[in-house]
Formats: sequence, C-alpha cells, structure tokens
Amino acid sequence: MTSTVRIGDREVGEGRPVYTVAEIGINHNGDLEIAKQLIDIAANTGVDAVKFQKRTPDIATPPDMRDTPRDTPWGEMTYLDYRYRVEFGVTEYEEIDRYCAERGIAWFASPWDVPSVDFLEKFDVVCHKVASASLTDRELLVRLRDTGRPVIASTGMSTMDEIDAAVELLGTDRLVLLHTTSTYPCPPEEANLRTIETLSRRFGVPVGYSGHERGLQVSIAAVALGACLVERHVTLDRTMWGSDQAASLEPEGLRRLVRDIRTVEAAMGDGVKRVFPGEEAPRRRLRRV
Ligand SMILES: C=C(OP(=O)(O)O)C(=O)O
Repeated sequence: MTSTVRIGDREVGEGRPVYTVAEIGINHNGDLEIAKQLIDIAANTGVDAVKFQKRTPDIATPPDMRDTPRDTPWGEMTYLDYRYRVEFGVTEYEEIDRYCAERGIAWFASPWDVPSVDFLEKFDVVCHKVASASLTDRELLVRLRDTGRPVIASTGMSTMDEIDAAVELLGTDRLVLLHTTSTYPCPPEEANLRTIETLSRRFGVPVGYSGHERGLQVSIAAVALGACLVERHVTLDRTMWGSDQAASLEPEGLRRLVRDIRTVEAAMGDGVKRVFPGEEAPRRRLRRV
C-alpha cells in the first residue's frame, strides 16, 4: 500500500481521484496571453493544475549549447538568447498567480536551477516538480527538499541507481514519482508502462505518469495500471513553433483525456467480486440452474 501526498486541497495517491496536470511548459513561447488562454482551457476542462518551467537561462543552459544558432519565429539567435526570449519573469508569474486564483486552478513549475526554486518560493505554489533532466542535480534536489513542499519527480532518461539516489535525497514523505520516457514524441514501444508498478513497489510512494506520446491511449492505460497523476503537455495548436508542441494535446484532446481518465478510474473498482444490482435482472432471466 502506497501512502498519499497532499497537493493543495487534494490528496494524491492510491484510492484517490487521479490528479491531472496540464503542462504548459514553454508552449506559451514567451507570450503571457497564450499562457492565459492555456490556463483557461485547463480550468474549463476540469484539470487540477497547470504547470510551467522556470529557468535561470545562464545557469540552466548547458555551456556547450549556449552559442548554438537557433532559427526562431523572432529570427536567428543563439540558444541562450532563445532561452531568455521564452522565459517569464516576476511580472508574468504574478499575473499567472493572480489569474490561476481567479480561475480556481492550482499552478506549479519545474525549477531547473536553485535560484528558480527561490523565485517560485515567493509564490504559494502547491508543490514543486523535478524535471527528468534534473533528477541527478543533487544541489537542486536538496534545495527542493528543504522547501518542505510536496515534490513531484519525473524519472525519464534515468537509471534505477539514479532514481534510488534521488529518492534517498528527497525522502519519501512528500514525494510523488512520475514514470516517463523522455522521447519526444514517445513511441508506444518505449512507454514501458509496467514501470509504474515497478516504481510503486520499490519506493512505496504514489506513482504517476508524465506522457510525451501522441494521442491518449497510453496515458489512459497508465491510469488503468495505477498512475495516480497524469501530466500532459497542452497547446493551442500542435503546429505552433516549439520543441514540445508536437507531443502536446490540443484543447479537445485535453477534454477527452480528462473525460476518459474519470471513466477509467470509475471502472477500476475495488477488485472484490460481487453481483452488481444491474446484474440481478439478467441473472434471473438467463440463469437456468
Ligand atoms: C521536462 C519536464 O518534465 P518531464 O521530465 O516529466 O517531461 C518538466 O517538468 O519540466
């Protein structure tokens, strides 16, 4: 039996409704109005939380990537300049914080470096997220642990040894692990959904799923296999410019995802064999002996 973790006003874990997260990430392309439209879509769909990514580009950008030229809608620029171009600062996050409160939806982010944790701590975020890329960043994990907030940690591109080390640092009290494969978009053959059970048995913490596949089936199957949280990227339009757009859900996809998650979790039941009320009439009509 795994424990549950409180995220905002929701208990997350076994026997609780699946916690749904719309990952806005950097699909806003640095435009606050797009971010607010995505918040609206998530709130209207009944999603529990929207998520962002927060970086200090000078720290979070790998040194060998900084000067790589990148073609962007704003012209050719270095990778570092592009990172600055799509990064929201305090003014934008104040508005995000205000707007999410107005729309009644929680928000949080994955900080990609320690100053970004300090930045997010100025807001009353419901939790912090560790991106798969950051799971081996010990300094970041310690800072996150020390906030005392719940932590959702993604395990893509990681070995079991790396996950063991991260869990040892973070502790298991307020931890949710996410199974994920960091291939964008992720082919079904690489989804390896049975890992949800592997992580759950090994660590005894709630385990969710962060999906990068096209379509809905794999995320829905993750729920049937016990995922207590599902995170999917959301976009206004999959053809928009940006590295995460193709593996994202458009508004109608997000609506179907939430609908189908609620159907599947209702259908999971408790595993106790019983005769349901709806079976009484067919039982009388069809049983001979
Ligand atoms: C990249 C992220 O997450 P994941 O590893 O779950 O895709 C993130 O949260 O920033």
